[in-house]
Amino acid sequence: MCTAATYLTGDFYFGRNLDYEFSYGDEVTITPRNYPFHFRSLEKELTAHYAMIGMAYIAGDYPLYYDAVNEKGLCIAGLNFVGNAAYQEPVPEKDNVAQFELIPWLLGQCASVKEARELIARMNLTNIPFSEKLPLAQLHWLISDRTESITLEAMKDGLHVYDNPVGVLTNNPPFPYQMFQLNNYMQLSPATPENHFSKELPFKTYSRGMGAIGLPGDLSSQSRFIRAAFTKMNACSGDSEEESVSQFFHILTSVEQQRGCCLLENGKYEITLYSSCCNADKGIYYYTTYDNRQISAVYMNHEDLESSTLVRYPIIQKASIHTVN
Ligand SMILES: C[C@H](CCC(=O)NCCS(=O)(=O)O)[C@H]1CC[C@H]2[C@@H]3CC[C@@H]4C[C@H](O)CC[C@]4(C)[C@H]3C[C@H](O)[C@]12C
Repeated sequence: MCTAATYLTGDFYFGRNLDYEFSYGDEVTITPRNYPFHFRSLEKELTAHYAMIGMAYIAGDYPLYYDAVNEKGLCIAGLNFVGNAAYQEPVPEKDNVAQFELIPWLLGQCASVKEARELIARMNLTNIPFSEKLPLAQLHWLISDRTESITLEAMKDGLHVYDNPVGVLTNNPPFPYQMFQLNNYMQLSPATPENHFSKELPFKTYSRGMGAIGLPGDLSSQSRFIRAAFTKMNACSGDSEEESVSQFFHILTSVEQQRGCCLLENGKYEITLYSSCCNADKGIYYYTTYDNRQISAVYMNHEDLESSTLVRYPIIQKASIHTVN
């Protein structure tokens, strides 16, 4: 399971929890403007494009991004959509983009969600795997900038683009069902509840936090969607970088997976391998990992963005404890 979310203070923040039972060997990866992107079924090459930073597995010299932001502040995260994602054979009349090429294709060329919508309208998302060892991943995507978010889902009946007014995405079921379920929670509130049950009963608000009783606490995708939506829609903080990043990680923590609570059929546990928070305006990629809860930061703008070679920073997994005495 995974959860992605957006958050706006003075700057725009975008990030995700990556929940899984093993890591591919993730690296914070900066693709500078002149790294050449060749596409499997397209004549067009992107030899000059927007620079981007995000989490990727690098296969050979190719950045397979899970989530990333470009220098214009456009952000994308891919999340599992197993059993529902369906990709097509290439067709002559469209831009054929392989599933693993989606993030470079959009972030390389688009400065906003509006521009991404235009490319998506001409796009066919194809079923060409990266390699035999790295077969197709069944994903859907949250695509955001500081003004709007959309959800992109490729299903048997074609590509769907949904407005995403919450700025949150998890996994199954398809996005319209996730959104519909929110209707059942409109009574939740951060404020102390009032008695609408019966005037004849002497109810007591005996604890703080009772306004959100009924918020689902489990780790299912639907429940994480509702919990992350409630937390994000009510979240507030100061505008400073420290306050914004701190608050963003607290939003993600509301849906994190602790080892032991989600047992898989292979006997392993799904955990939150990493949580990320990107300052999309400044191109800063912050992350924590399951065992390293100190925030690490990689600045895209500290690198030579005119270069043509990937810049890679393997994730720092080891905890570092600030010893005080
Ligand atoms: C496992 C992750 C999703 C975690 C998640 O959502 N867990 C919910 C489980 S559940 O749905 O709730 O049961 C996803 C998210 C992004 C993916 C990579 C995208 C690039 C590349 C695409 C290639 O084609 C295959 C290899 C590749 C490196 C992918 C590996 C893997 O697939 C990644 C990491």
